[in-house]
Amino acid sequence: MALAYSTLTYWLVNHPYIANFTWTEGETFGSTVFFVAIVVSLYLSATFLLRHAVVSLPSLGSKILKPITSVHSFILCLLSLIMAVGCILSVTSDPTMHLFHTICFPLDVKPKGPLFFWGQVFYLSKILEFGDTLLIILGKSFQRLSFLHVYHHATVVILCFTWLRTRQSMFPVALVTNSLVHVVMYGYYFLCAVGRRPGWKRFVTEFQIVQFVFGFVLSGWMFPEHYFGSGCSGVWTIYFMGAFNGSLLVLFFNFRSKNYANKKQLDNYFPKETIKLA
Ligand SMILES: CC(C)(COP(=O)(O)OP(=O)(O)OC[C@H]1O[C@@H](n2cnc3c(N)ncnc32)[C@H](O)[C@@H]1OP(=O)(O)O)[C@@H](O)C(=O)NCCC(=O)NCCSC(=O)CC(=O)O
Repeated sequence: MALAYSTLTYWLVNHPYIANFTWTEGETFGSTVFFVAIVVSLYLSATFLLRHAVVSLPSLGSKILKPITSVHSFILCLLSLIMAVGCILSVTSDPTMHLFHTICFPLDVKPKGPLFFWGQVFYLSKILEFGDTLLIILGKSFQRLSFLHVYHHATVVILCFTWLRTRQSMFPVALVTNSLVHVVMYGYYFLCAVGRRPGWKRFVTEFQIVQFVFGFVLSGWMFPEHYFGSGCSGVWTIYFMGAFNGSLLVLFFNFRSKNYANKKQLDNYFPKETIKLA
């Protein structure tokens, strides 16, 4: 146990590259406003163009698409777990860091060290998640190419960039929460892609809703910090954080009521076999 802990701590926190990582605007990969603007514009325009282009093309067979989808989902599930563990260990293994630092960096915080390394990996992982949209389009699963989906994928990249650029105090907590949710979500997607439909789809949605409630409440809790003599770094971006979490909360409540409102869809939560047994 102790060996596993020290090995993990070395590879996820104390490795010289991670320990000495510095997020420098204009030098670190993807660290400019220009880069984010281009990436998000390309994502939105490619989504729009491909959505219309594939209609007239023959469908990619599920024999090709399913293995790619499962590998993509598996990688994101594993990466989410690594990011959550990396971020937690960055806090718990640092004797100079107490829990309050995970929601309140001091104003003079330097964007250095393991927490900012995992923040950068998390930010870039949001670009990798654009692959979800591509897979949906290639599979011609257009009803899943919802406003919620595209809005989420485009906005979250900008949000993560602002976390790093403004050294936003709440990002470690938000990173761990979202990574844990994504372990479950990509685990669910992976199982779907390998042909098993788990009975806990509704649980995934509700876990996501809890995450957005938490993010919204946390942003609100930081408002006084912004107004009255702030001692925490980057809290002015809580407006963005609050709006992001609030809007996704509304969209996910809508998704939940549309998808699980009737008896048939409740079977997603309690599979038929379970109901029969009971
Ligand atoms: C249970 C959910 C996670 C997903 O709901 P869906 O209705 O989209 O799910 P579903 O049951 O149709 O998914 C099964 C289908 O997804 C395919 N699939 C598998 N892996 C995938 C991947 N990485 N990207 C896109 N699709 C994928 C499977 O092959 C299967 O296709 P087939 O059916 O052909 O066999 C839900 O809670 C949700 O998030 N809904 C919003 C829609 C969305 O886009 N969510 C992800 C981004 S939002 C997000 O990420 C928020 C957050 O941060 O938590």
